[in-house]
Amino acid sequence: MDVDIGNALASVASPGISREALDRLDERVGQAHERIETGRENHEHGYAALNLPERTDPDEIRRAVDPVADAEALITIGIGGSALGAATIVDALEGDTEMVFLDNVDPEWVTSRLESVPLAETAINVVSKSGTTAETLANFLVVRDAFEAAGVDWTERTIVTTGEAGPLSDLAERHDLPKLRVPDGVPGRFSALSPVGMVAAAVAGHDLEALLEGARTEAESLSGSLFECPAYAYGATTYALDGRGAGINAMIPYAESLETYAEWFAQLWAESLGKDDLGQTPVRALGVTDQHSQLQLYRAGPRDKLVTFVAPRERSDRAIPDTEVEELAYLGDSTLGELLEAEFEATEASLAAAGRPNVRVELETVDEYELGGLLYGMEASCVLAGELYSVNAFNQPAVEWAKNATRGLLGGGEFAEADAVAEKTTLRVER
Ligand SMILES: O=P(O)(O)OC[C@H]1O[C@H](O)[C@H](O)[C@@H](O)[C@@H]1O
Repeated sequence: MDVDIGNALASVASPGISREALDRLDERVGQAHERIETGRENHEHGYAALNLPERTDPDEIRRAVDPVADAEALITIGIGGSALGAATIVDALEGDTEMVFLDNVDPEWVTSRLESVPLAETAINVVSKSGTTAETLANFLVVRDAFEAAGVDWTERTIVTTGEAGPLSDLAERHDLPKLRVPDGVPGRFSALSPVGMVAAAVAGHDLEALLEGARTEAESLSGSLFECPAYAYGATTYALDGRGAGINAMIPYAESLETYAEWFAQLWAESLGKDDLGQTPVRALGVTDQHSQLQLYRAGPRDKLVTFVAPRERSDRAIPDTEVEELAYLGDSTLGELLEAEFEATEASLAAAGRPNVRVELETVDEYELGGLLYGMEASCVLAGELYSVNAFNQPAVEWAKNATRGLLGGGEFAEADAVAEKTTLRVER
């Protein structure tokens, strides 16, 4: 990925960062880079994720999915980091396999998703690093039951990706299911370039080597200066802008195929950096669609936002047909791609003209190689930002509270957090 931070400079935007402040920040980037490299060399928790391009074995993944390689559909059961990386990859790339992601336990939705695929031709991909996440395990039990009710042997069609030990690992062994490991030291939201994110891509027949190669190229660009490393330029700029008042980061890909990527980014940014009363709030949007719903706020609302555009330079295109309507004649000389490109450039310029900070992240095109680079680049940006904020980017203690309360409410053990649910303060206003 390439990054253009020009529109985040103080000479363009407010909030913005001056060139002098950027130079000073670059010294801290150099120190953070050394810390990150040490973490990578020692395979420390979290930092180890940046070694995945070298560690992930595409052959192992393909061997595990081989029994279901001909499946018409794949149901991936996982949540958060165990779903969004895989969903980002398969949603971004063209594939023939129908993809269903069960990352919610809304019963009506789960039922309708299950009814949307031919179970006898469908494979199951269960993903949970801990092997204990209630939503994932509950959905798996529901899916298993649906397969049994339809007379389909789910044990012939299920792949499991999980940590070394835990209930899911035990279950895989009991039923002799193909099992892949969530690599050690890799938090879920940093695991897209491991079996966690790549099983679905393998079933869809995507080029796993190219995904890893793109990530490797990005890894090679990590260096001690933000001016030489797109990932660090992005991480340092977002950190600096947050410190100057842009506490919101609106991620706007200009490609429908990257809509899910914005969801993945939101988890990466929110869970990694939202600590100690710090962190930038990620917002998901899509170009051009959300120009017509959110742009007003971004250009004229509070000066608390950084807008991040992600745009491919190349895409397959479609001509806009000529028309007899005179006012629309100008469209007939263009393509949909040119229209989208013009809207992107216009939106970027409109924000800059209003002094609103924005960053452009460019990809050559949306393919495996570029996607691998984007995922890796954003992970590295996030790790760098974690260093600059001095927070642990690799844990999510605040999420555990509600998990414990939920278990307590369902009778899954004694959890003090569950008591707080009954102690809720109410001020009801009724019809
Ligand atoms: O992979 P799992 O252990 O099932 O965890 C799935 C997800 O659930 C959690 O609540 C965490 O907040 C996420 O970081 C994680 O990715």
